Amino acid sequence: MNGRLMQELEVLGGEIRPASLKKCDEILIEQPGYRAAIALWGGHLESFVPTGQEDLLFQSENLGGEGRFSRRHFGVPVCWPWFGAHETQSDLPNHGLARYFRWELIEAGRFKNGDVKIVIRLASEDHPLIEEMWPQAFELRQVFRFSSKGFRINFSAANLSDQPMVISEALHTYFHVSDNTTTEVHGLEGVMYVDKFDDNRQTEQMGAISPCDTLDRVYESAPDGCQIVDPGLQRKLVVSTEGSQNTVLWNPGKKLAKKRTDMEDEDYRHFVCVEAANALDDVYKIPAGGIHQLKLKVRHKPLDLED
Ligand SMILES: O=P(O)(O)OC[C@H]1O[C@@H](O)[C@H](O)[C@@H](O)[C@@H]1O
Repeated sequence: MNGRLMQELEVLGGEIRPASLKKCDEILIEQPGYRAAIALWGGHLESFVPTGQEDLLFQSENLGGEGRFSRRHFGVPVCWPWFGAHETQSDLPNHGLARYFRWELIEAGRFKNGDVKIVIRLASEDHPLIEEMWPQAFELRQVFRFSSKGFRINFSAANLSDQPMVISEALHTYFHVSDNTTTEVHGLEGVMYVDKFDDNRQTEQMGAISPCDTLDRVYESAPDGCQIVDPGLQRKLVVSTEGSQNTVLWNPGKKLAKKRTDMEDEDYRHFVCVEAANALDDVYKIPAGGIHQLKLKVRHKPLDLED
């Protein structure tokens, strides 16, 4: 990292430190009211801890193994340029390539109102393997915005090739919850979903989602937000999105979690993934030279405070 960036980070009270995940650095930001960490491996926002509270994001103790496409379940993985399995090439990893490469810090500073701004980037030219996995040239950016109220991610994908690019994607947030059986997700009532754990059956959501257990659902034409209510931590996470058609809910449940070697047996009890996504029939085209944006905003509130 160059001296200017080091200085910008220092001025922010931030630091860069070596991390164990794929021996790749992470950026730490310590501010009055919160602490945040970004893993440059995969460009995951790893952790956001408001002072005096538990992390908003889940991190598995299991680092996921050493393989090139092994993955750790934590923070906010970026699934891009495909969501789920690759349509034609079964040897390519689930959920695209962006979470398997080292992103680069390109800016550290503040927004006008004092919120912290961190910008990271991944481009197709950064690694020969990326160009093998996805032949069209691109540049991805994530602009993180932090304040004591919560965090925002503005993800953008620029198509640098001369052909339209067909994309599916997600910001696959692992929200940390005290207990998945008592957690409730509100705001998706009345929305139709495809249930991947029930032969892709189309079902209408009746009431809030609870328990958040053994779920693999794609809510189609989902509203631009939902709330995660956690009675154990006495807090509510207010999630707002822009640029996504779907909300995906995922929790593997006890049986599947036990089968996985990249997850501890009890991990599923402490997270629910609520993902801002464009998947299934909502893949989209970025025109040649065009840019697409996907935005996520998360605010934490005490449970007894009404909006
Ligand atoms: O294990 P991965 O690749 O991180 O994916 C986890 C889950 O991610 C969810 O988004 C998918 O809907 C699930 O089908 C998938 O199992």
